[in-house]
Amino acid sequence: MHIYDNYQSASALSKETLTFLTEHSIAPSPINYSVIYHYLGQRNSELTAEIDFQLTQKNALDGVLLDDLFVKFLSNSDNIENNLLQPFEQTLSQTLDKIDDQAQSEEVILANLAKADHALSDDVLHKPLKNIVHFLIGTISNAQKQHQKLSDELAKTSEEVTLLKTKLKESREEAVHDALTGLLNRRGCDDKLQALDIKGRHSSLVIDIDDFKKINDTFGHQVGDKVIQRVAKIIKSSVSEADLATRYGGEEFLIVTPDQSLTQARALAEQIRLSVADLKLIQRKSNTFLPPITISVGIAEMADDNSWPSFFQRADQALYQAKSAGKNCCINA
Ligand SMILES: Nc1nc2c(ncn2[C@@H]2O[C@H](COP(=O)(O)OP(=O)(O)OP(=O)(O)O)[C@@H](O)[C@H]2O)c(=O)[nH]1
Repeated sequence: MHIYDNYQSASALSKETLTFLTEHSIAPSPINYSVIYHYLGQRNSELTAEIDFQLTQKNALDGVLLDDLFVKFLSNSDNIENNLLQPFEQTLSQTLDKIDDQAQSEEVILANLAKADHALSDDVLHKPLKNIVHFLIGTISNAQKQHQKLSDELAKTSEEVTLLKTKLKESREEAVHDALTGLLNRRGCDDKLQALDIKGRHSSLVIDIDDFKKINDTFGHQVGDKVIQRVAKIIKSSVSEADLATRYGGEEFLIVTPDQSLTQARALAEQIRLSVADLKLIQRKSNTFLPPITISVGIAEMADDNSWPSFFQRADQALYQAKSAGKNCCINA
């Protein structure tokens, strides 16, 4: 969705939005601003209809209603940063710059008026002029205070926008990462796959922890979770930045190694397998060692006619063979 067409129209719409908010005594928070920005720009007919209805029925808008409308129509996180926060931040910074310019010219005027006041004697003839100068000094000083107040409020709003951007970034990260291990989740993996050229020479590894049910049954689910975390840690430290390391299911992981041959992927699989087999884990509660943890790995290299699912399916079939071959081993598709 296009929120603005060019700098001038966006700028005009921003000014209109701030004026509207002031006229309706609504705080210029990012959420209120963005709802009204959409309303005045007529970007969403349902949103426009709801606000028009409120205005004609009650002749009033409040923050709670605007919050609701924001959630209902605008809180699509993909749009928020690019289409709302950035233009809002730009407008804020331009407004702050203008207030700064204004403050500087007020300083100059005040200095000139002070000079004029000084130059005028206490002579009765100068009194009317002196009164005018004093009146102007008072008026401009008041305006200066008001501008300072507005500038402080806008600076606070600007901090709020920065906080909102951080939270958005965090929630985007959360949405594509697995909470237990910090690896990519399926959605994160799918997102990253879209950026890869499917025609490239990629390899994939499907990794599954062996006899994991037994670990859960013997030591409990929490210990099972710890084992998943330790295996994930080994995976994370073994892959490169370019690799897509994903927790694909409960105790199953998928690694996609872009631009890597089957031989290279096999070497990575063996390295991970040996590191996992070397793990020495103790259950603190009972002070007993867990039996050795092992993994099985299926590896495939992208074939010409493969789609992503068929590519992973081939690695998955190789994993199945590794399980049938006695586990704790790697098998190529
Ligand atoms: N602790 C823990 N267990 C999980 C999680 N997700 C799945 N599981 C358990 O993982 C176990 C997987 O068991 P199976 O699919 O039978 O596999 P397995 O015991 O590893 O057997 P093989 O694959 O043949 O080696 C099940 O008992 C699930 O309940 C999780 O997030 N945490």
